[in-house]
Amino acid sequence: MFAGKTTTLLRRIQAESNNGRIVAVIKSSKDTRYGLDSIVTHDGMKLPCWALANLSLFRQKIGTDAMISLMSSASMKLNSLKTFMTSAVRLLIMMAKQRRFGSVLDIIPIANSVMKLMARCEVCGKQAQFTLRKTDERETELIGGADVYMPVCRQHYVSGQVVIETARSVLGSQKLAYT
Ligand SMILES: Nc1ncnc2c1ncn2[C@@H]1O[C@H](COP(=O)(O)OP(=O)(O)O)[C@@H](O)[C@H]1O
Ligand SMILES: Cc1cn([C@H]2C[C@H](O)[C@@H](COP(=O)(O)O)O2)c(=O)[nH]c1=O
Repeated sequence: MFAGKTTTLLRRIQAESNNGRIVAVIKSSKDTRYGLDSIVTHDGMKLPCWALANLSLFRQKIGTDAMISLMSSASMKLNSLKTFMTSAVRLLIMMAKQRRFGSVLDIIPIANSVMKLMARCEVCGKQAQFTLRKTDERETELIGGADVYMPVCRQHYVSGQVVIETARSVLGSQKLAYT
């Protein structure tokens, strides 16, 4: 998170539009962090988009004919939405628990190119490979921004986890003492 994925994607969309291409911008409707119908970076750059509950609704929304022309206008010999989507897609590859995020990595082998972006560690300013979840929620999917997550380097991911685990056990034992 905070690595510049949305910023990079917005620049790419702008460049494609400037070259006369039709660009359909979509995001998950679960992501309501900075607005419903726009894709927004953490520092406020934004573009209007369709917010869809799942990818299959894209075909429905745009219509199969329009989609075929969209594909051919991009000079792509494509026969599936999945392949089409690899042309520009921003993905969070890893969750806060340092494991792959769902099945997103499956798209990498069929992508034309892959760019791995990294944020700055909020503790020391070095490259941040990881995201630390600051809150106590444990579910894999938890929509949020700087209120919930912070980018950190390897060293501060490890020390941050220790601090979080210690705080959890101290708070847990205090809770027990008061019940
Ligand atoms: N720790 C950080 N490291 C890098 N960028 C940060 C950090 N905290 C806030 N930002 C801001 O976030 C912007 C990147 O946001 P965005 O493109 O939305 O990232 P992503 O889509 O990867 O989450 C940067 O340009 C910067 O202004
Ligand atoms: C690490 C992590 C993140 N998420 C969520 C939090 C955000 O809503 C998105 C990432 O968006 P961004 O544009 O890259 O900032 O994913 C999550 O659900 N679980 C996690 O472990």
